[in-house]
Amino acid sequence: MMQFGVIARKFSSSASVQSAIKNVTVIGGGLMGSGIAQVSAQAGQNVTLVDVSPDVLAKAQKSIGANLGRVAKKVYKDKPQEGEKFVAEALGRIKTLTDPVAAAKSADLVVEAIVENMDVKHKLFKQLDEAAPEHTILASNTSSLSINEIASVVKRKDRFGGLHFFNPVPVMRLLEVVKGAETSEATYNAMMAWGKAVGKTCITCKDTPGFVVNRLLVPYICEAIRLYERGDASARDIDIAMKLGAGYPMGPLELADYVGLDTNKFILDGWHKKYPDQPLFKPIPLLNKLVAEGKLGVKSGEGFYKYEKK
Ligand SMILES: C[C@H](O)CC(=O)SCCNC(=O)CCNC(=O)[C@H](O)C(C)(C)COP(=O)(O)OP(=O)(O)OC[C@H]1O[C@@H](n2cnc3c(N)ncnc32)[C@H](O)[C@@H]1OP(=O)(O)O
Ligand SMILES: NC(=O)c1ccc[n+]([C@@H]2O[C@H](COP(=O)([O-])OP(=O)(O)OC[C@H]3O[C@@H](n4cnc5c(N)ncnc54)[C@H](O)[C@@H]3O)[C@@H](O)[C@H]2O)c1
Repeated sequence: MMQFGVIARKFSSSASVQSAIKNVTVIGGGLMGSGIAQVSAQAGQNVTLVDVSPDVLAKAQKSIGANLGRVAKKVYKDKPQEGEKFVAEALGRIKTLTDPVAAAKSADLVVEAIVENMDVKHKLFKQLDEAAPEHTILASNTSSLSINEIASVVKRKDRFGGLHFFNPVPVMRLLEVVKGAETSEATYNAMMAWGKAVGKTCITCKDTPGFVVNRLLVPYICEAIRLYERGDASARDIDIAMKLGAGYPMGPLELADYVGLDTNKFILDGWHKKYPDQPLFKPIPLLNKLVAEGKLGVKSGEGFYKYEKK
């Protein structure tokens, strides 16, 4: 286990930091949920991964296995058998279920990573609040919705907060830990300790739209889409410009495809509804068109670019 510590900064897999939370339920087995399940299992947590779709769960298990394999190849470069053991043990700590109520019953922490829609999140959290044990902390990985508004439907407002991970979860080192108006100090401390235990560098943020990263990143991505929509530059040139001219690892349109154009649209629509006078949050016809056509980016095989379907 100690070997992990050495590369924890890179692979988010430090098992050396202690957390009282040992059993984590992750709801939503998509892009984010599968990554959160992976880093939790890598850190020695017992993980229950939940999705409404058994197909999504099967796909998540496959991609987690492949990504753990990437980690093992590097950590156990000269010890392939130990690498195989590491992958098998981490995978063995993840069980899958389609019923969130059953999954909440044994959880110390539930991290929700389902669709970015307030009504759907409310319905889920009401069920979780009723089913989970008294001590269980409920948290949302929302990109842009208000933690206080999500928490409005639960009784345990003191044991509710935001845990905002970044995509790809196993690689991105940041975790934004969001305090709602009624999040207790004990809950906040437990979330910070858990974030560190799963190998992340945690920052604290108030329940403000987009927290830190998305408040800066989403308007930037949207401005790039508008630039492209106006025909000011090609998609390729916009992306090259920001990679070579500003040092970003991905250009903004590549990043929009990577995050998911539906997620980008959910974020923008939500903020526009709340702040209709803010020009940065105005709807973008091109984004709406792509989403209506099912062009959601990497996950659907096409967005601003075309991708091989996984
Ligand atoms: C909207 C939301 O609310 C918030 C968000 O999430 S906003 C989005 C935040 N994310 C970003 O900004 C991502 C920006 N992009 C990047 O940082 C990089 O392009 C990237 C890390 C995604 C890929 O990097 P790149 O060098 O092109 O690809 P690749 O070589 O495949 O991967 C880099 C390393 O990560 C590893 N890796 C990539 N994905 C992995 C995964 N899922 N699991 C484990 N390891 C992984 C690779 O093995 C590789 O390791 P190495 O350098 O030791 O060989
Ligand atoms: N995509 C990103 O880069 C990113 C980054 C940080 C945070 N987020 C946030 O994380 C959440 C998930 O985003 P994603 O990109 O992983 O989405 P995704 O579409 O890849 O996955 C969402 C999954 O949730 C499942 N689901 C929907 N309703 C459910 C329910 N009631 N119970 C169980 N499963 C349900 C879906 O079947 C789907 O597999 C959103 O709130 C999003 O804003 C996304």
